[in-house]
Amino acid sequence: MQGNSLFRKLTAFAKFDMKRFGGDADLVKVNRPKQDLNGAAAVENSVAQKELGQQEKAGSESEGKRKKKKKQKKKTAAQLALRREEELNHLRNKHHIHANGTDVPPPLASFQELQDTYGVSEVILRNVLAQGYAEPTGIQRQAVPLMLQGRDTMACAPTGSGKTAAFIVPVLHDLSQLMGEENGEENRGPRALILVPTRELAKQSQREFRKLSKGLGLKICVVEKEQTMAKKCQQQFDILVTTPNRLIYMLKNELPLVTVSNLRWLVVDECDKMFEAGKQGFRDQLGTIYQACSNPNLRRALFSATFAQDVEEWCKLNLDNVVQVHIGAKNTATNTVLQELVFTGDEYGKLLAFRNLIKEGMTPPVLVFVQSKDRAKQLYTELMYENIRIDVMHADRPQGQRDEVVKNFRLGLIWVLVCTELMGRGIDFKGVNLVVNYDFPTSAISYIHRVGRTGRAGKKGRAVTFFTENDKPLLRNIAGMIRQAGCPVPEYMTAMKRPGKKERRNLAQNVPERKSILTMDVRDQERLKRKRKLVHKQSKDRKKMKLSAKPASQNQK
Ligand SMILES: Nc1ncnc2c1ncn2[C@@H]1O[C@H](COP(=O)(O)OP(=O)(O)OP(=O)(O)O)[C@@H](O)[C@H]1O
Repeated sequence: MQGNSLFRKLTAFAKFDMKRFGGDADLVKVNRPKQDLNGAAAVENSVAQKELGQQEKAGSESEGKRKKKKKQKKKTAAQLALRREEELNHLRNKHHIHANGTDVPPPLASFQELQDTYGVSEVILRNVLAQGYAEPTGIQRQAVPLMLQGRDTMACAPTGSGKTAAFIVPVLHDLSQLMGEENGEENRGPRALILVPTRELAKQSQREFRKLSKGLGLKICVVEKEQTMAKKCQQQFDILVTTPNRLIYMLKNELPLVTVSNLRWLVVDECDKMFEAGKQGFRDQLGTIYQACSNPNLRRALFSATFAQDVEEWCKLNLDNVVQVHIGAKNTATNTVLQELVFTGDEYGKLLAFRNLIKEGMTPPVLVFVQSKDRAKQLYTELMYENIRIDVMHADRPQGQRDEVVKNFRLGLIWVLVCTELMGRGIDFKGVNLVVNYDFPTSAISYIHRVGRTGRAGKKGRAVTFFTENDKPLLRNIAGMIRQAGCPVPEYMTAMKRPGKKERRNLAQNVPERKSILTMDVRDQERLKRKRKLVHKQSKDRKKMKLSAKPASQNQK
């Protein structure tokens, strides 16, 4: 019975054709299923079939579920990726970030990501937050991750939008990671070189580096005076901030004062200025420096608020898989500044208009731009006796005096600073309320940078630009820019004839001739000059006398 039932079970699903093989069945004594007995066999048969059917069904069901789950998983991963992409696009759109290049990393959503995603040290993050920077600016969101990944970067973002910190943070991260490895290496030279167009900007960048590198132990050097260069360069430092001229001097010294062959980073700030050829630019110097930076692993980053076409092309050709980032529309004045144009008729009209501004009660600090050193001196002389704290800044002033003026303007001791293009780029005076373009800028690029000394870091500012009949050739350009920034300009200005490329280049390179600002007659001016010289000499003599009157021991101190 047992054998039978076992057989039945084993053969339960084998279809045995009794009609066809009945004889064989009788031979091996296989019981023909009887209807009564057969009932059980049939039931068993059908139960077994059912069981198997269920098992099969269960099997195919679980397979289906697995497939469904897999599909769902796939779908959720795709959905998540899509959602992430949407979020990133939203972030890019919100901050007007445009990036061209391959494998562009996602923009930073917050400063915390520096640590969470890129392993930037707590010290750097703390220093950034200690500056009161709650959120990264647009350029910081995109340029920082790029540079943290060691990518060559070309970054264009409006004036006052935090480009300095955007290159400082990744450079500090990279160099701080190296520090442990390089202890004791002699004369390896700096690891990062920051090139800027002016001494003032070099000192400002050094200050920013110092603030953000507190606690890291990195040494940042600015080379100013030729006399102290050799001494300074004997010391080991990590970051060198300098103008191209100073660096060339150091490189061409009989015994080169600095080695740039081990650099890991070359950052060119205000890079369109650096690429300018001729007297005002540094194109040749930049070429020499570029050749001297021979480390094959050198990373390059170029920053500015304005980019010329040829610089962009150079970057594409010469940088390694470069990513170009720009924030908002290219080459536009910042929209945080209320901009206006004032027709003054002639030169004397400008003086009247400026005195009017004083009378209306302008809120200091105020920057006043003129086109040359001579005109800066003239305007300063003319306004010296007004009841305002005024000073002047131009390249003819000795370095010590220039530093003093910058310091006093920052401290609020000077209310109105008359200056040349020297202060037009990069300088970050906090809270400048008003920029006056006393002399019309010689190019739209110059306008963007001058006006950008106010309305920084999202604050509001005001810019007034005087113009005379002589300034009409460039008026249309500047008026267009003002309109683009959302400020009203009369219709006729934007409808004026546009100067040709050649004329524009000519205007940018040669400042127009203007009548002297001084209202005194020539004899009075000479008398004033002589008087000033005399006063200056007397004060020098007094200082000398004081020094020689001191006991020798005190002098030695
Ligand atoms: N994330 C931030 N949040 C708030 N303020 C910031 C942030 N980053 C930088 N700043 C501040 O913004 C101001 C302008 O920064 P910075 O000088 O770097 O501007 P910039 O883009 O280099 O301008 P320019 O083109 O004129 O050189 C500085 O005072 C700086 O301290």
